[in-house]
Amino acid sequence: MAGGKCLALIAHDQKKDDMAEFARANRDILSRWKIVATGTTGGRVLDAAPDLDVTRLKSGPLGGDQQIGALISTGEVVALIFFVDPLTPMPHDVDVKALMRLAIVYDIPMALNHATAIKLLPTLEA
Ligand SMILES: O=C(CO)COP(=O)(O)O
Repeated sequence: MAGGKCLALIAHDQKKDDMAEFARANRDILSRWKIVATGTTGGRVLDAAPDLDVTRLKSGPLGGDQQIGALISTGEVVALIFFVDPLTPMPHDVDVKALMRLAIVYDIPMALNHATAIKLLPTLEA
């Protein structure tokens, strides 16, 4: 879908400002990567850092988490950076859980908050 090795970026609604700031602050490192993102997150990332190579998939509740899970299963995702909102119930909670499960099954690095993401990102080799 995205072709080649890529980084996956996702943020829940309450974390999208954090993700936009993360993308802006780390745009130099992120620019070395192909990025896949769920739909709304990808739009926010591109607004914050327009030069990044971002492929926008479906929005999370409409299947975007599952699309990223599929890319993990085919070996295309090097790492998952997913800013999760732990305080809001979501209709697609099962999709979120399934995505995290696949990241564990395929043993890819997975950062679920900003503090971990900023430590993980510089350690990845593009
Ligand atoms: O819901 C999401 C992840 O579970 C994210 O989807 P959006 O980026 O489209 O908001």
